Amino acid sequence: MRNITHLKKGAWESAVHLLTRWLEQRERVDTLLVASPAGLTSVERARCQYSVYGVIRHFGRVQAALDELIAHSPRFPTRAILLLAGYELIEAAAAASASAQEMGDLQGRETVQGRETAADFTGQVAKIVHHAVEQAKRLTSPAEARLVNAVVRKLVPLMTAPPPPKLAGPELLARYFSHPEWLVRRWLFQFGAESTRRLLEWNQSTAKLSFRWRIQNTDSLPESSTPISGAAGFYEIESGHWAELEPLLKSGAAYVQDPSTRLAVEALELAAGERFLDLCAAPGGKSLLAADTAPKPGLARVVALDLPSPRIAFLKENLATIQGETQVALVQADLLTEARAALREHGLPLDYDAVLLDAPCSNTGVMRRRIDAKWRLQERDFRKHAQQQLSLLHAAARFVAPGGRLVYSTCSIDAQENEEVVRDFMQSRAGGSAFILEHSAMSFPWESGHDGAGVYRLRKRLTSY
Ligand SMILES: C[S@@+](CC[C@H](N)C(=O)[O-])C[C@H]1O[C@@H](n2cnc3c(N)ncnc32)[C@H](O)[C@@H]1O
Repeated sequence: MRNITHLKKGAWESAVHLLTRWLEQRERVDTLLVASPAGLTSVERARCQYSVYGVIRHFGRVQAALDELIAHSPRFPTRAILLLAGYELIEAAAAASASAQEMGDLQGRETVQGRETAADFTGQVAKIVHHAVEQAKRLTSPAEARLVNAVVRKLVPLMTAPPPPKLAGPELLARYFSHPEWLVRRWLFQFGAESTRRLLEWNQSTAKLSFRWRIQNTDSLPESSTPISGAAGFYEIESGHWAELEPLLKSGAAYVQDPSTRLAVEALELAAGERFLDLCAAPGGKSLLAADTAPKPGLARVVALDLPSPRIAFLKENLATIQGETQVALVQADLLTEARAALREHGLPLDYDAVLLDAPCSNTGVMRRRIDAKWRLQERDFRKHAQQQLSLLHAAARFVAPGGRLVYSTCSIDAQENEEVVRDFMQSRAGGSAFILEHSAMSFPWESGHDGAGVYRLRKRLTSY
């Protein structure tokens, strides 16, 4: 059976601290993790972050159980302890089920190994309960520790229950797979029962770290990394191996990136010597991919534009790693209001062979990695995103040279932010008279095994009518 290594005191306590803060302030997880308490070893830090991610990923399910078990919501630190214990129980049950399956014994109890697995699981559960209660005694009041003792025991059957049946309704699916119910309903409507179930399972699985290897020599690839099949140059390593990758990211040899990003860059059909304008470019993942993979001797020019924000610093750092003769420029401007003036001010061209608009979106294609996005998203946001995306697409279209390509992409799998935006653009006077829709591609995680994405290539006519 896979072992659930218990968090050491430092890591567990730090996870409780960060989760308390998340419950209080609902900050974005990436900002929250920057606030990890000092003094942890890199292993403890990784374990703490893994647990915080796990709790937030499974927050809906554990919280719903706690709401049923406790009449009055306890103080945030006590809730954080209960959530952490609930998540550990879910993880223990998943590990036991995986071991049983590995042994080809789905019943799990009918062989010697099966009985060992079951005994191991019971031991794990007892450890989780005991550990949560001991930590509650240290970190909260005696009354709260008694509450933790009573509640965690009642959580055991709820957190270790098997998944809902195949044809379960949205309420049950939303609860078990920890997603907002309105989102599950939306997906059931758009994708049907089977694909929705696979998407929910995908989002609840722990993502490995995917990266792209940017240099020829592969001698210094991390030992634990494996190539991602069907995506040349892309590799993955188990989460928790950040330390191995970090120096390679700093040196520019590797870049954290999912293979789905290839769809947008491939759709650009870049040729050597072309001028490429990357709008909405920060932090620069697609600018780098375009520059690294353009046919030799490379692009003549890469211009990357984004709003002034802290993300610009990452974009600047990334653009500095582009090799070769390509002229690279960074422009800080709002595409909707000042991009033209800003390009002029920098002495840059106003028309390009290829323009990429990688628009801000709901992130519905990347919820496995952006684990808190589902808790921030509201159903009304889709309309707001679509309106902004359409305005950005109109603005981007103005920089395409006659005969050039405009690629619209999102990391959303929602029709309202993909095909409907492109349809509205093509039905507008400016879009339909000047562009032809040449190509589209969707990555649905349950089919592709990668992040979700939508990509559309529009070619500008030589003369508009
Ligand atoms: C999906 S991210 C882009 C990711 C990037 N293409 C990459 O591959 O690393 C969307 C970006 O759009 C930018 N953005 C949003 N509204 C904008 C606007 N009006 N003008 C310029 N950039 C904008 C955001 O700042 C954000 O960096």
